[in-house]
Amino acid sequence: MSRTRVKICGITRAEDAAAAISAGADALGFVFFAKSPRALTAAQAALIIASLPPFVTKVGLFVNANADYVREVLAICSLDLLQFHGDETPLYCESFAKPYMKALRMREDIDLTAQLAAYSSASAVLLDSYKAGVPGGTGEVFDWERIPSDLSLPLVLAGGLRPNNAGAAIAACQPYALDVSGGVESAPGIKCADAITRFIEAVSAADRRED
Ligand SMILES: O=C(O)c1ccccc1NCC(=O)[C@H](O)[C@H](O)COP(=O)(O)O
Repeated sequence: MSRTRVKICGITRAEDAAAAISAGADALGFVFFAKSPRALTAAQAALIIASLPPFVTKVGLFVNANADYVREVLAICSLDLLQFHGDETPLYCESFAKPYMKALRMREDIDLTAQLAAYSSASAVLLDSYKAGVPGGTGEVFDWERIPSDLSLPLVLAGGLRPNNAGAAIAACQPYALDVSGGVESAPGIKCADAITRFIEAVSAADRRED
């Protein structure tokens, strides 16, 4: 089995980015959504990104953003992947000529087959918990048994992941990657280096068990 990748989302400080990378994170997420406690400006993100070593995937997260704003961020920040966490259409997601990942919130009535067909141009699908009025970063787990085993896109699993449930998530879903935010924080937007290390150790231990 291949290694489960880890994305640490909601990076707001260079020291948190450095801690995530030295613990072995594959990707860092930057939230360009003003209402989030993890939001940062393009200039702030650009400064953090400039401090990063190579071979780390930089992900820009947007929620129903104006397309001009996304282009403005792209002009300032060297992002590798866009993450659309709202109700963006496939046409909108494709319009930036950048690899993207579509986040889908697991509402009771979601038709995953239809959604995956609609976003077939995405590099991956991120499945997150649904909580009315909260677009993401809920800190809540959804029922992983609802995820079909034959998804047509690589699965990035999110929602309430923590060091003590990362292994169970891998055993249940065999995702391509885990995406964590609140579960490795000491306060919203402030990452905890020790929790990041424990999270990534739990992922590595689960991968060894799956081999
Ligand atoms: O993190 C946020 O504040 C946020 C706000 C609006 C949309 C998405 C947001 N985060 C998305 C993520 O990628 C999180 O990693 C994902 O939702 C899981 O969050 P958590 O349950 O806190 O691990």
